[in-house]
Amino acid sequence: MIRLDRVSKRYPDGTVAVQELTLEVGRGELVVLVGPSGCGKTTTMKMVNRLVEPTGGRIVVDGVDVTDADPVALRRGIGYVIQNVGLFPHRTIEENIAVVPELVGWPRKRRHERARELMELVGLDPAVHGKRYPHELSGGQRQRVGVARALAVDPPVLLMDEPFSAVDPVVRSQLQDEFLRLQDDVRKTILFVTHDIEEAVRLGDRIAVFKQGGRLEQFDTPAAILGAPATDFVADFVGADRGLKRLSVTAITSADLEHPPVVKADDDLAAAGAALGDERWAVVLDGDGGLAGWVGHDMLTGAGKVRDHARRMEAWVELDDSLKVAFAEMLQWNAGWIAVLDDDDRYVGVLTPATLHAALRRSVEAEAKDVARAEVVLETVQNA
Ligand SMILES: Nc1ncnc2c1ncn2[C@@H]1O[C@H](COP(=O)(O)OP(=O)(O)OP(=O)(O)O)[C@@H](O)[C@H]1O
Repeated sequence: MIRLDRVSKRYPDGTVAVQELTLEVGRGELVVLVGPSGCGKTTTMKMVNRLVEPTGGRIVVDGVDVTDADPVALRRGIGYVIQNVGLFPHRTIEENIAVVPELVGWPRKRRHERARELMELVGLDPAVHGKRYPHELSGGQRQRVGVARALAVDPPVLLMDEPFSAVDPVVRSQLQDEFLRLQDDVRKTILFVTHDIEEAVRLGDRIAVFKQGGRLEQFDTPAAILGAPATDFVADFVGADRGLKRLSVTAITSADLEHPPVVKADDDLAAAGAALGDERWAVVLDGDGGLAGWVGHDMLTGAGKVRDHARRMEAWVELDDSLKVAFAEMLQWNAGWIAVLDDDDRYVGVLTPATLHAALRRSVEAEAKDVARAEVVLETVQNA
C-alpha cells in the first residue's frame, strides 16, 4: 500500500535526514517509525504526502508514484494527524472536522452528519462538543478531534506524527487504547511516528527503528524487536527491560498451559477426593466446561457435592491475552495460578509464574529459531 524504495533526503544545507530507506506498509497495517530525536522520522513521513520532496528514490502509495501525483489531491487522500493538532481556533469542533469535506464540496447536511458520526467514533459527544471552540476542549479531546478530522473523507492511508505526545501519560494511554479499538474498526494503512518505544510496541503491527542520519536499523514485529534486537543500537534503544516489555506483546497459547486435576461441580466429594490422588488442589468445572472455581484436597471430606465446598476463582484470563495481562492478574489477586479460558469461556488450563516465565523464554527462542513455540525445548537445571 505504501512503498518506499531507496528513498533519501538531503536538505539544501547538506543535512542527510534519510538515507536509502526501503520500507513497505501493507494494506491495513500500522507501521511505527521510532528512533531518537533528529533521526529522520518526520522527514520520512512528510515525503509520503509530499510536504517534503525526496532527493532520491521512489515512493508509491496505492500503486501511484507520489512524485507524479498532484500534491493537493494526494494530501486529500491521505489523512494527517500531528502533535499539536493544528485546529482552527475560530472554527467550532464540528467545522474543524468538516474542513476537508468542505474543501471537496460536500453539501452542508452531509458534512454535518459525517462530523457527528466521527465525533461519536472518537468518543466525543456531538451535542456537547460539536459547537465548542478548540480552546474549550482538553488536550486529550483536541487530539481526538485531530484523529476525527483526519478520517473525515475516509482516506485509506493515515500519517500520524506523534499524535499523542502532547498529553499526560494517563490520557495518552487512554487515547492509545481508543485508537487501537478504532483501528480494529476502520483498518487504515497507517504510518505512525513516535520517539516512545512503549507506544511503538503497543500500537505497531511492525516497528521500524531508525538511527541518527536516517538509517533503518531494524524493521520487524514488536516481539522480534524486543526478543532479538538486530544491533547494539536497537538493544540500547529498546532498553534493558526489553524482557519485561516483551510480556505485553506475547500472547498466551494453549501450549503454555499446565493441567492440574479437574473435577466437576456435580461430583460427589469422595469421588473427587479419589480423583485428586496426592495433588493438593483441583480446578472445578461446571457441566459445560466453564470454570466454577477450585477446591483444595483438605476441603474434600464428608458428604455432599464438590459445588458445596468449591471456592470461587477470581483470577482468569483468555487465550490470546498477553502474558503481561496474565501476570498482572496474578499479582492483583495474589494468586499462585490463574485459569485460562477460550473464546467460548471454556476452561483450557492454568498458568503459574513458572509456566508464564517458560512461555516468555520459549517465545524468544521460537522467534530466534523461527519455529513454533510449542516445539521449543527449554534448557533447565534438570536437563542442562
Ligand atoms: N527543513 C530542514 N532543513 C534542514 N535540515 C532539516 C530540516 N528539517 C529537518 N532537518 C534535519 O533533518 C534531520 C531529521 O529531522 P526530522 O525532523 O526528520 O527528525 P525526527 O526523527 O522526526 O526528530 P524528532 O523526533 O526530534 O521530531 C535533523 O537533523 C533535522 O535537523
